Amino acid sequence: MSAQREMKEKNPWHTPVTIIITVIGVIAIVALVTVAVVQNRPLPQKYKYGIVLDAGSSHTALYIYEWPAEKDNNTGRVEQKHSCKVDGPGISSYASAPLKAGQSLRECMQKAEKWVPSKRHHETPLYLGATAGMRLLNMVDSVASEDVFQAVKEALQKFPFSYQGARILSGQEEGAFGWVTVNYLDERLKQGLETTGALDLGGASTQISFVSDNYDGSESPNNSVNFRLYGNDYNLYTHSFLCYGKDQAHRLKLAHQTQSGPNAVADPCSHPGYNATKKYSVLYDSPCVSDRKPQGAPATFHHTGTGNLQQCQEVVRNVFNFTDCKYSHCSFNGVFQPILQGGFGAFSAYYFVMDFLNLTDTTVPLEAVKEQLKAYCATPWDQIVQQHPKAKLKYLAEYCFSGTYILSLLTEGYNFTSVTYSDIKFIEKIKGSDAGWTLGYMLNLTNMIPAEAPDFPPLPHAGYVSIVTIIAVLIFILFLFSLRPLWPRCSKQQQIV
Ligand SMILES: O=P(O)(O)OP(=O)(O)OP(=O)(O)OC[C@H]1O[C@@H](n2cnc3c(O)ncnc32)[C@H](O)[C@@H]1O
Repeated sequence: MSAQREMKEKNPWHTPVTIIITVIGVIAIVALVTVAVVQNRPLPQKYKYGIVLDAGSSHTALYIYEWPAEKDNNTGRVEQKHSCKVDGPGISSYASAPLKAGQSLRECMQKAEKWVPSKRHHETPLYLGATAGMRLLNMVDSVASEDVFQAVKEALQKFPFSYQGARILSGQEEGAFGWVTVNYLDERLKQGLETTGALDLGGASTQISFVSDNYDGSESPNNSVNFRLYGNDYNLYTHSFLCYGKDQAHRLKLAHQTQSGPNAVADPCSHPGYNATKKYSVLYDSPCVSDRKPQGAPATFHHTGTGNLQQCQEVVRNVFNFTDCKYSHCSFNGVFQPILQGGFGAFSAYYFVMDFLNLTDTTVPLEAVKEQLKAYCATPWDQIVQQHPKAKLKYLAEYCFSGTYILSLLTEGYNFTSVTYSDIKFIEKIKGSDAGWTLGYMLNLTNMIPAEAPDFPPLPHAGYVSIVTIIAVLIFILFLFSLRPLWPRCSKQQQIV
């Protein structure tokens, strides 16, 4: 008993000083970890919003984008949260009743008011960009185009958002921002990866945009757009073909078929059994074809179908001019195009049409794709209508033409071969956001893509807390080791003592 007491007395480990030091050490570690946890606890996420209206030739669509509030200076990901398709035609169709153009936007804008939290309304930028439909209207009647914009501006300014203006995008902007969208969503820009080209088929215009090692902008500088994004320089080739969107190309083709002013057209791009009476005045009511209206044509013509792919391809080929090229390489209509390079994302009508036709798989050989389209075009019209009771008749009547036009535009127009055809991906959305120019446009106007690469992001919260805990524990262990001389020695010798 007395030997035990003696050992206790000789053992400094059990002295009050050691106990106090140990307790203080433990408290210090707990305090350090608590501060790290509390100080870096993720706050409830706050978001910011941006709204872009795509006023296209065929319709207007509203997109709402969202991104984390504290990260709008470059590291946060901007995502599409909502979209709304405006009822009715594109705003250019309201040239004779401009007020209706403004009114048509009201329903989607009211939805936007609900979707964006009200405390964010005033700081949410609202943009409207108009594309080829308004470009064409502006060409034929700039006063009517101004009136439509005035009505649209007045309608949009009634909403509580931060209205940033409505304007016509140039074809070059439309192409370039489509390319930015695709590469931003794929995170190719941030990671400095090889970029993907963008193919956009609208109703009235079509765009091709890509980066090529063979293009530095010196040949045909009008097709060049330079960007510095996340520390990388991009020399983008882009071209927009006005009148080569799906609807206007259909007019170009019909104008070619009716150049002699017949009262009946047997169309190989329409299904056998298809039959409609069409007005010359409506067909030629577009600056893309108005100067070709045949003199002395009757008021109407009968449009019937024969459903022959090969003949359809020949008719479609007539909408392109392949003869003049003053550059090293051309696509069509004497437009310069560098050699194709890399992968391509094809969206808008490229996707709508190829998806309907079940032809989005580009690993299927081009010849097999054509065989499938051939069979589709040859299917009688009544069978087509029966098989697709929910499809819009206007679209249904044109899928054979549209599919043929897409293949012709890609292979004969842009020079994709049966080998490079598989470089194309038909896409609708990337990670939940629609492919199109709107996101790229907003990112650009809000300066959300920095020219230089952002600094390394700080550690995530969990990583930070783990590291602080590990370091604190290590320090404490070291501290205990530093007290080694004071450790109890329970050796035999001691026991003898
Ligand atoms: O860029 P612009 O030329 O101004 O045209 P847009 O903005 O109106 O063009 P969209 O991409 O919205 O649509 C492209 C075309 O696809 C058509 N379209 C939309 N949905 C479709 C579907 O489900 N099937 C077939 N065509 C469709 C639409 O009518 C247009 O002619």
